[in-house]
Amino acid sequence: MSLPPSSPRTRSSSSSSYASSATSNGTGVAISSGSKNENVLVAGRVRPPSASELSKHGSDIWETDTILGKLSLNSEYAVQQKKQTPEYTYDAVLIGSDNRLLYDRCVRDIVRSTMEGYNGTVFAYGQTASGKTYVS
Ligand SMILES: Nc1ncnc2c1ncn2[C@@H]1O[C@H](COP(=O)(O)OP(=O)(O)OP(=O)(O)O)[C@@H](O)[C@H]1O
Repeated sequence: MSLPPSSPRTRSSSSSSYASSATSNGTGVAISSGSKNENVLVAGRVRPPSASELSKHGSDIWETDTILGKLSLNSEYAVQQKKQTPEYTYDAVLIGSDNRLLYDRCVRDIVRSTMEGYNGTVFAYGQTASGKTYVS
């Protein structure tokens, strides 16, 4: 078995970094995905709406396409709030509360790479209460 290098290396052909980016309005927290050909990948996770958000808006204000990795504001909400409805595309979009799925898709490869001596960073970015520290 070979030992890891004494100083961290940077992996150029597989995922060694994790970055995230937040959606607005506190309903999203972003998580990175683990494609094999990119160094920096970005993903978003939309947390379930809270009871107070549901009573205020009636439904989730985000529309998600977890297959194509797309996020956009619910059009009714956008009209009501006079907001535009841009569509955001990420390397991955996740919904719900399954942290194991999130870990498997977005974090595990990076953790394993660091154990081989590669540099790796995982971070969650998002406004307060968007779900960065949520544990189930
Ligand atoms: N994926 C999720 N499924 C269910 N509940 C969630 C999820 N994400 C967040 N929540 C709930 O939403 C609330 C806010 O989440 P959390 O504390 O993780 O936010 P945060 O981004 O870490 O906030 P802060 O920046 O203020 O520390 C908590 O009550 C948490 O349980």
